[in-house]
Amino acid sequence: MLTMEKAQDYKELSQMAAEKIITKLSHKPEAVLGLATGSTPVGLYEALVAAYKEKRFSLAKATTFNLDEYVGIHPSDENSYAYYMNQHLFSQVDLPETAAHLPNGETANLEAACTKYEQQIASAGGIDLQVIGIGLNGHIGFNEPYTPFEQRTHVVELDKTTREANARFFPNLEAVPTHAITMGIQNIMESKEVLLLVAGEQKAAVLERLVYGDVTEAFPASILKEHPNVTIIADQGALSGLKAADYQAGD
Ligand SMILES: N[C@@H]1[C@@H](O)[C@H](O)[C@@H](COP(=O)(O)O)O[C@@H]1O
Repeated sequence: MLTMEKAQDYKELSQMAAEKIITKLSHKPEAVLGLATGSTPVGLYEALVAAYKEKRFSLAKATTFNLDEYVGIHPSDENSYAYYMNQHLFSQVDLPETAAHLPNGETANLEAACTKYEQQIASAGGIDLQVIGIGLNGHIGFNEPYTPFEQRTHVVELDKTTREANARFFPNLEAVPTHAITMGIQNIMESKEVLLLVAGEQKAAVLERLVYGDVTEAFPASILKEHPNVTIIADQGALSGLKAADYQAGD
């Protein structure tokens, strides 16, 4: 089931998302959080860091698992998702280093890295709250269209469109990795709660398809309709393709 919460703008969306995480941690300080990268959650991490400085929460007992990581990029490379997470969140809060997990895309044995990630998630007890964004082709994590819904952590070849969309972070398109490790759709579906953030007019058509379209592997995010606890926080731009009656007003 999809619950929609409306934000006026990106700033409010980010703050609303941060409040969800802070509330989760206040009920369960040892929560297992699933985290995402991309442009959309940058504001969420900023809001979390600000709230952390006000001592509103602690991650000392929490564990985190990121959705995905590029293959062949070292964690110290500024385009790796490990670097992104350190820069935007981990280096500024009290999450123990050993409690932060990302798939290891810099190893000769990528299959073993996927298996290890699965084991780590399982031994942490599964993910309580998974934050996700959505790609322009409906991908979640790096699960591109036609990824089987039952897929778990695996290596993917990135869509040309995804590489183009992410080229803005790299010197040129050729520098964008061709492969990534991503949690599978099954992992996302197994998380107890999902928080999907959708910002900006460029995502309006994707959100429209998610809300009104069928559940199909051609549009990976569509499976979220079968998850029992999904909250979508979307700003006005992203909501511009929906009928007002299809979402409730935020506070
Ligand atoms: N792997 C990430 C996804 O996890 C993210 O949701 C998507 C959208 O990113 P953005 O938020 O920058 O639009 O991009 C990348 O491909």
